[in-house]
Amino acid sequence: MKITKDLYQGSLTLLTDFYQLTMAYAYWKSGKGEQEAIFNLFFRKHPFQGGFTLTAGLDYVIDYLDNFKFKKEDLQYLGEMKAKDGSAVFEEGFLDYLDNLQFSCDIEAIEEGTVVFPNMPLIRVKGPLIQCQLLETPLLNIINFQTLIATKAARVNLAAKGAPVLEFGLRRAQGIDGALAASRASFIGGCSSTSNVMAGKLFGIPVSGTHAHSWIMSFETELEAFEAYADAFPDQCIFLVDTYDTINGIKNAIKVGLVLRAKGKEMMGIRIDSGDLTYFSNKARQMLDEAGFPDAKIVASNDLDEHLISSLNTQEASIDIWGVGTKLVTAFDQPALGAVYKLSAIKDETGEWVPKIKLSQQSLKINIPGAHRVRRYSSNGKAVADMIYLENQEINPRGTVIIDPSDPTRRKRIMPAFYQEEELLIPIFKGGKVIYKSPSLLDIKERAKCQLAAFDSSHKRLVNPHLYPVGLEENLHHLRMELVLKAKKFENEKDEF
Ligand SMILES: Nc1ncnc2c1ncn2[C@@H]1O[C@H](COP(=O)(O)OP(=O)(O)OP(=O)(O)O)[C@@H](O)[C@H]1O
Ligand SMILES: O=P(O)(O)OC[C@H]1O[C@H](OP(=O)(O)OP(=O)(O)O)[C@H](O)[C@@H]1O
Ligand SMILES: O=C(O)c1cccnc1
Repeated sequence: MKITKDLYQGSLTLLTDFYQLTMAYAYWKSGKGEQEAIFNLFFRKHPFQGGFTLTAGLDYVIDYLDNFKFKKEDLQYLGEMKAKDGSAVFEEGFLDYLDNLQFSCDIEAIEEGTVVFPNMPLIRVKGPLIQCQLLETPLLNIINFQTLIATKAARVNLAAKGAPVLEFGLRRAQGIDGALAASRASFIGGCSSTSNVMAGKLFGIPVSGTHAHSWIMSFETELEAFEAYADAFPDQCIFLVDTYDTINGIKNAIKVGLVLRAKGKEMMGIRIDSGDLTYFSNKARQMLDEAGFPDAKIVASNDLDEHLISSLNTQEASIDIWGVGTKLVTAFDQPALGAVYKLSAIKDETGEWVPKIKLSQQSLKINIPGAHRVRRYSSNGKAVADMIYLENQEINPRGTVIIDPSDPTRRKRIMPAFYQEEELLIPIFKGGKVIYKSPSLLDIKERAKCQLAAFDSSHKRLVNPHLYPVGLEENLHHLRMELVLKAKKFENEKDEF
């Protein structure tokens, strides 16, 4: 099969929307290609009607950018593209330009496994317009998906209240890369293991699993199937008990468990994959306890998500381990995070940075102009508020006001001097060279856990979460308002004309 070879070991530089290349060409032709710009990648609304988002995907971005180079085959393909009149879409000179293009941007980003909020830059790209522009699509592709799944996984794991969640998504994930990236992001979001063996090999995620109904069905009786499985894996038996009759299945598991015990082995537990999971798990717990297996674990699966897990916990189901597939890796109730990538400043001929704004009918969609950064204020390890501010702005330690970018009536006065502060944007590339050492996946997972713990449970609840304060520092707010009014005035004058 060529897919994996071509997709992952070849060049990914053409993994972009065609319009990025046509714009790059037009920038080049108009002589604007090297003009310096700042772009920010951010989202406007938490997924799943939630109160937080957990970042993931930066390591993929680093790998992508570190290998950013148009290969001869890429340029040949572009060179063969024809316009309607039969002429080449891209001039030779432009293809030569791409051939010689060396990635030279400065990249800052919020580390993977960080709790983030709408409007803050997750990635900030500074560099020549052409390069900034070409990065829009791949960066969004990577960050949107992994951040979405890491957030879903965090929600599922919060609902599981510390009980292990096994990720079972591969069979219904969105293709090969979707599955691999989802396993990685699910692990960051708190899952204990994956059933995806390749994700185990590539990322070092622990691999685990039970067995399927087909195993049982291939034998005359369920008991024979359990016995044969116990024979093959005496130390790792989790028996799937619901192929025919769940109560009888539990009895058969106990029978085989007793045989194993006589041989000095312990069955690990059972899995229930259908029916009323509260009823059957409670019944199973009672039967296992009475038979002398209080340590045998009960695994539940069957179209689970954070809401069902939460409901089953409220019903006091006796479930020790959750197997979650489809609804996690496909982000079933919200299949995309809507992060966008917008230009926020450009350098003019005099070398001055000019902040830029894009108007929208919806105030939520008006971007945040200028070269800005994000700072998190915390008190005793608990996050208090996040501030987006202009990078050259002095912040008064005795007091500043942050203003909600989507509702200027929501304001919060903060006294920076009373809090610990953390800059969330970290330098990743300087002049096109990586200057950041990626943490291990385990460290990223640990960071995610600590980050989530730093936020009050009111922001993490599934239903109507409380809004965490994130705002524009007042000077940035004023700059944004000023630019909006100026742009609107300009629009109106044009209309009158
Ligand atoms: N106690 C419960 N409370 C709420 N939802 C439950 C409970 N028990 C099971 N469910 C969920 O109800 C849904 C339907 O499960 P059920 O086993 O009845 O049908 P099914 O999935 O069609 O069964 P099968 O897997 O045998 O085809 C599943 O998503 C399951 O996780
Ligand atoms: O339900 P998910 O969260 O996606 O978890 C993975 C599911 O995959 C397996 O089912 P299978 O493919 O055999 O289908 P079925 O059990 O739904 O018939 C397993 O038994 C789980 O039910
Ligand atoms: O190991 C399991 O039990 C498993 C793996 C994938 C999908 N469903 C279940």
